[in-house]
Amino acid sequence: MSKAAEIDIVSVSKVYGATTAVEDISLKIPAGTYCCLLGPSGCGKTSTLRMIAGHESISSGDVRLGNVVVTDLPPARRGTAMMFQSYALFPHLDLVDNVAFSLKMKGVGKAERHAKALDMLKLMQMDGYASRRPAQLSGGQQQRVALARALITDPEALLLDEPLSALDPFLKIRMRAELKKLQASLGITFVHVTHSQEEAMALADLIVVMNDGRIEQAAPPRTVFEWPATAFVARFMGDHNVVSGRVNGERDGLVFFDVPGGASLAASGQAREPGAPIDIAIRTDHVRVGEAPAAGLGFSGIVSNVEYRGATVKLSVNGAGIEDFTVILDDESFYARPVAVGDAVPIAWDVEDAIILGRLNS
Ligand SMILES: Nc1ncnc2c1ncn2[C@@H]1O[C@H](COP(=O)(O)OP(=O)(O)OP(=O)(O)O)[C@@H](O)[C@H]1O
Repeated sequence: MSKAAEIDIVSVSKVYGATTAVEDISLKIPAGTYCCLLGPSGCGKTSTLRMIAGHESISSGDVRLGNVVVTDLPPARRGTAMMFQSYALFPHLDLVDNVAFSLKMKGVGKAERHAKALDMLKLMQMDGYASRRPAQLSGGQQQRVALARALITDPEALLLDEPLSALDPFLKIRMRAELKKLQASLGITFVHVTHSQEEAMALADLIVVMNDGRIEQAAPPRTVFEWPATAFVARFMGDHNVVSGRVNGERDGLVFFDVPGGASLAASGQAREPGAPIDIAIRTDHVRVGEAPAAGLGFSGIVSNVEYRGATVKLSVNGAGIEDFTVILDDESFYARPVAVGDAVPIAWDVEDAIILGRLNS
């Protein structure tokens, strides 16, 4: 029943007085994609979503939906629908009237809009509650009604602002699966704002990591996780150690760099000027403990913390100018050769697990 549209964001900025909330971002979201805008509080993701929806004016640049430039169109004429964090249901209306609301605004007759609202409630498995009011529903049920209300206009793209944040952790995971299923069955474009990397990884085909009004990386979840583009992305996605230093030279096809206070490390990548700053990311679970490293592919340090986590054990190691280096070992490898706080241990990794990060911090 529905159609999907590509969303094309072209050099879009949002300025509120002296604050630049979004700075010249460009992004193509292919039709039928589940896209998550991910980033810390204040990075500009809600402003971006609201500009796509038309609830916020665009300071400069354009937004296109399919072949239509929607930059100056009101929300109701864009082919988008928005689901708000608070669900924004009308407390005094029953579910049918809540869901039918936007059709009423469009002048659709009562019988027709009620029939369509019931269809949408059925799609969300809420038709048995049609005459209730929002306060008589659980959080998850309210969310389904809010989805029904957004989808009744048959949008080309559904925009969701932190849709799971009001739910308890158990329901959050259940509704997350439902959102993913719904998007797959409708086939329309979803743009979902979240600050949870776990949520974005679970849902998205395309993760857009934002920081300080800009896009740091836009890629499928596995790419963002395995090959973070910047130190910010590596830190924000977690499960990586970010180590910084200055280039000292090249040997054997590797770039060597010095970490202030100790280690000389290496990574494979393009030649860089000696003295240039460099950041690398090393996956916390791609590290070996107790094995002497090859040149530049590890360091020696002192274990400062050991945390048992069930299937895994987390170690913190300090040494050679590297602080709080995190190592995640599976419980079997840890208990085969346990280490304790205060032990001196060599840490080693493979060259392909040292990822050079793109944006240089000087
Ligand atoms: N109406 C406004 N007037 C002035 N500044 C605003 C307004 N709305 C947002 N901002 C500012 O713009 C920046 C980006 O805000 P935005 O809400 O887009 O971020 P966000 O990433 O969605 O954050 P959160 O996760 O906290 O909602 C912030 O510095 C915020 O304070």
